Amino acid sequence: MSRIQARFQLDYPEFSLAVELDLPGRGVTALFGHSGSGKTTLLRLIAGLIQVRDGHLTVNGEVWQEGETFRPTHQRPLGYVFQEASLFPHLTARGNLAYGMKRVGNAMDRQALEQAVELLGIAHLLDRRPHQLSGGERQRVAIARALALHPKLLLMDEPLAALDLKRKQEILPYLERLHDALDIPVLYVSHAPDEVARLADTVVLLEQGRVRAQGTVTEVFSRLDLALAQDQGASTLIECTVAGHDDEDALTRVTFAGGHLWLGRLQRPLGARVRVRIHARDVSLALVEPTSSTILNILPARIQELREIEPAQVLVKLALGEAQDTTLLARITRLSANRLGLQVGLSVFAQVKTVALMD
Ligand SMILES: Nc1ncnc2c1ncn2[C@@H]1O[C@H](COP(=O)(O)OP(=O)(O)OP(=O)(O)O)[C@@H](O)[C@H]1O
Repeated sequence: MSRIQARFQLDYPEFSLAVELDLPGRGVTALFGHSGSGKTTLLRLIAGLIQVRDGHLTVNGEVWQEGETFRPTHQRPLGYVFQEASLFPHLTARGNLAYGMKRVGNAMDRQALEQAVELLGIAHLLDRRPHQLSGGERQRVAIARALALHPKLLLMDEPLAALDLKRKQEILPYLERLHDALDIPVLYVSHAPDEVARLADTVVLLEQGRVRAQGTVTEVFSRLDLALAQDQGASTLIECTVAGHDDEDALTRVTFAGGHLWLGRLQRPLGARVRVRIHARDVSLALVEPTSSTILNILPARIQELREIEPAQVLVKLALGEAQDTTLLARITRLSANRLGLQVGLSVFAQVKTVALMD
């Protein structure tokens, strides 16, 4: 079965972790949570760098830990990328890649290496030493080195955390390419909602060593009971398909289950899948359809849930379209919610001020 199933329990003097996970065997799963929530500890348990009794781990049908069985780290086909690229300073990028490979010359590995070099766009950097590379380029070499081992699981522990914003922006497109090109699962540790929104398919939200929520990125981001939705930057992610371009007005129309949205002109072909992000604070509500508004995106919606949050604001979870299986969050003032008499089940019109492309 193509899943990752894990169960671990661990007790440190001042921290305990108890998790049970059942994750897709493909795509990117973000292990997300505050500092100290146990993300790295969980990754190290999965890598076999920490051993606990009675743990359980299967990766796409292979048992890595169960009862007396415990595969040590070097017998687990995994790639591990750390915050700081730990490259050997005296070796070129090529040397570092070769050093990482245990069975150089094996046709499979050579193919994996070539694919990794191509995916990370580092062919022109192979003869440079680490000090001749930027932080982002070093990290790309480190990711390629992990992939060249032809792993069955890729673990990434905050691979962007040590980079400044500019370098982060530079490396994100490569991580997105990985997301599309790899058919192995990736576990990606992060405490940055933006990164998770952009890269993850599945999210495991950790709090104090426990799984607080687990689900698709769209589900977890739109749960009103979680801090993510209550944050100032709260947003909804919607998977869309490019449906048309209007070159005269420099706009692109994308469709989703139950509706469509207009965005600034995208350089994407018709039929391309795109993920868009709508900030809850950019959505306002009206009881009747606004006919004279400058806002392009006005969506009929039904109120599913309301939650009051500080300071005197209300989070509104909306269901869009006939089937109501697309969710949208709005963050409005309590005063407006009261004035409009908002309640669960009410039909409204959501005006969306800005729609941003996530990839
Ligand atoms: N070997 C250890 N012995 C005792 N406590 C530990 C050990 N390793 C980690 N801890 C504690 O476990 C908790 C979780 O640490 P962990 O590194 O997994 O968190 P994290 O979510 O990855 O945090 P960050 O985002 O800051 O990296 C922390 O409180 C940490 O102090």
